[in-house]
Amino acid sequence: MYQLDDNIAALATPWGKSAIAIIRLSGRDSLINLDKIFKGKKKPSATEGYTIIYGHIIDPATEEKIDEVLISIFKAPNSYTGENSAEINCHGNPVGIQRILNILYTNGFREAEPGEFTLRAFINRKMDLTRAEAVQEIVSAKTEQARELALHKLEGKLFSEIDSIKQEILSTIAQVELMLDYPEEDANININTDKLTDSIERIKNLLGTYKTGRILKEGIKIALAGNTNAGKSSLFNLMLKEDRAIVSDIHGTTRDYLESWLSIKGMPVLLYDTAGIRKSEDPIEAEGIKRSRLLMESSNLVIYIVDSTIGITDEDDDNISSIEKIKKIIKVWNKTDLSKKSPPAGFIPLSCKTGEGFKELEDAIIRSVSIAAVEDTHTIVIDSDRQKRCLEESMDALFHALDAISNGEPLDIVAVPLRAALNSLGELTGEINSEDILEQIFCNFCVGK
Ligand SMILES: Nc1nc2c(c(=O)[nH]1)N(C=O)[C@@H](CNc1ccc(C(=O)N[C@@H](CCC(=O)O)C(=O)O)cc1)CN2
Ligand SMILES: Nc1nc2c(ncn2[C@@H]2O[C@H](COP(=O)(O)OP(=O)(O)OP(=O)(O)O)[C@@H](O)[C@H]2O)c(=O)[nH]1
Ligand SMILES: [Mg+2]
Repeated sequence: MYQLDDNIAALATPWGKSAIAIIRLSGRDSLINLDKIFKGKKKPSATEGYTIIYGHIIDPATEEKIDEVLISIFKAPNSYTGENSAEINCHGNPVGIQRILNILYTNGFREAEPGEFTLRAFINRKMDLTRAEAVQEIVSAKTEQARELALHKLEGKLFSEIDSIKQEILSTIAQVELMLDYPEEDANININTDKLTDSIERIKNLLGTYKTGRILKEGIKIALAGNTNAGKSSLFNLMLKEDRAIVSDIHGTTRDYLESWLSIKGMPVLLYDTAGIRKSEDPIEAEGIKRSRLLMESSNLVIYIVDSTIGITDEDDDNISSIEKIKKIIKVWNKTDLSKKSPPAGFIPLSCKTGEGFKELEDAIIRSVSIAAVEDTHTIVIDSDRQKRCLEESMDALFHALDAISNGEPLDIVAVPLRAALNSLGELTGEINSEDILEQIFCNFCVGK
């Protein structure tokens, strides 16, 4: 798949008009190749690393100046990828960027694959796999908490925890091997299993963060539903803290649904405001209601809003019971500022007008997805199926090893699952890897990362 001897190039900033754009280059011959298409006081290949040079990108076929640029020079092994690299800082015009890229592609560079710069950093031992995965997480994090967690992963928090568990397993293996060397002692019973049980405990703790990690990474979908005029659009605006949706006392105001990302205690939420559900003869409104139902079906959670000044209607009862069959639901008793009726059992009282009850609603949302709100971003969370699988495999192997020890199995038999446990952790950090796994991880990256 990836041809790692090639020299690669890609735009690292978004396509479109901007003040400055950055084209990233990497590869053994990247600086020499750059010499041919750059005119300035210094040649890129003859420039010291961590230096910026001024000049022009030229088309070597015609000597035409294409753009005025600054180029940052990095020399192997001191660069992001560990290879010779450069960054062309050009004017942020897509037409000009495309011309520079075309010149690069006809002068010794090829287009980088998604994530290929980071893959090269991994291959050149600039970072382990947990850090490489964190790079992409930082770029795509949807809330500040998710971004901070990823940043700590990039700093090596997950790697260090895995490494320290590996040390515990290694010291048990060393013990077993020492005994293998002195068979006359025949002291299987004397293997100290404290470190193994501690490793299992630590792996369990990491596995326990998977759900939270996933939700923080992917976010959840929440649909606001209820009768017309119940206050769905008002709640949408309240949750977004901005005046996005049209609110009016005319029934059937919202037709096309609205959606927006927001953060609830660090959890990324894709929130939908939908058309109020009622029997309608109007074909456009009826289509909106149909879409409301589809949205509810594809959401993780439905917040069902009832206008407390009206109370629960038969229609509400029907809607709630049909939603409850397929989805998690939170029921809200809205407009409490107007009505003094106390909320029916299971309803959260709320006033979109005064904001009273809003905190309780947020807590209920967090509870309903049963994750802990991440207040401390220094905790380590795992968030990929790959990480989960490696940890589960390692834990299973450790249980096997404990069984073998307590059954008095021979030492060479005990050593097998211990090594397997170690290998699974090695796979997690990338010491042991296969091309398939690497492809799976890096193909989800942006081009230029
Ligand atoms: N312009 C630019 N900004 C960027 C990046 C980049 O590649 N280019 N990064 C990319 O995502 C991030 C920064 N990450 C980087 C990580 C390591 C090295 C680097 O040169 N490492 C050398 C020297 C380290 C040192 O002096 O301690 C090395 O590891 O040998 C550069 C950038 C965010 N901002
Ligand atoms: N006093 C008071 N009025 C509210 C409250 N919530 C919503 N309203 C009012 O109720 C009316 C309907 O609110 P919307 O948010 O538009 O209701 P909706 O559920 O989106 O209605 P449709 O889009 O028609 O389905 C508006 O006049 C709001 O100002 C509340 O908590 N207190
Ligand atoms: Mg509305």
